[in-house]
Amino acid sequence: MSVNISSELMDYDVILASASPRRKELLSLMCENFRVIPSDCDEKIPEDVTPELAPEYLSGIKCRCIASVYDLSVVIGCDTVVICDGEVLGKPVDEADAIRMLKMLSGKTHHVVTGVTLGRGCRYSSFSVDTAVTFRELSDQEIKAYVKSGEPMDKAGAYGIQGLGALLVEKIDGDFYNVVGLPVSRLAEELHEFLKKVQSK
Ligand SMILES: Cc1cn([C@H]2C[C@H](O)[C@@H](COP(=O)(O)OP(=O)(O)OP(=O)(O)O)O2)c(=O)[nH]c1=O
Repeated sequence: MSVNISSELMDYDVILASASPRRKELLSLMCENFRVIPSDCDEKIPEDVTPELAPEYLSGIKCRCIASVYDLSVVIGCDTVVICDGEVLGKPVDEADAIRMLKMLSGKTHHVVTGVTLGRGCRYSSFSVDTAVTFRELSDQEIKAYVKSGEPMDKAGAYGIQGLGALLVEKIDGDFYNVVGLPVSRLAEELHEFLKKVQSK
């Protein structure tokens, strides 16, 4: 049962291959002791990878980059993107890019997809979770004020639903924590299954 995942993980050296403070906080809900070792791999998405599969692909790159060095550890790699009108929105490169993204998201439903790859030795398992988020109509003035707050700059799609960005959201369909960067409930289930496979090796 995945609610016992915290005790199951105690037998392993767990590494979160992510620089995201949000993921660190969320992983601590289910894992008491883990190390954070962000990967610095090239995050380019090949042309033949569809927007929906991009986060799973990128999470695999981040996981493999660390798991190939720490081959006895259980490594968790993650990637979150926003998909709107078929376009993948990562983190904005500057304020103008953040304004462009928020104008695009205004008054529409977009998808936030987080891909996760679990790895240990040469064993890997990937999955992704999709949450639909609908923004209300935003005025140019409030977009500018939000960007000036600085909150959008390190976040996919240029907003943080867990912060001031909550005020932009009309409704959400799916896991809230998936939008923040880690689908905790599904992750606990997947970790439980992954550890079973690792043990049976
Ligand atoms: C949409 C959204 C994204 N985000 C964050 C989650 C991720 O940290 C970030 C997406 O960027 P990622 O590239 O997935 O992650 P990262 O660069 O922060 O960390 P790393 O690559 O080392 O794992 O956007 C929020 O915090 N709130 C939100 O509402």
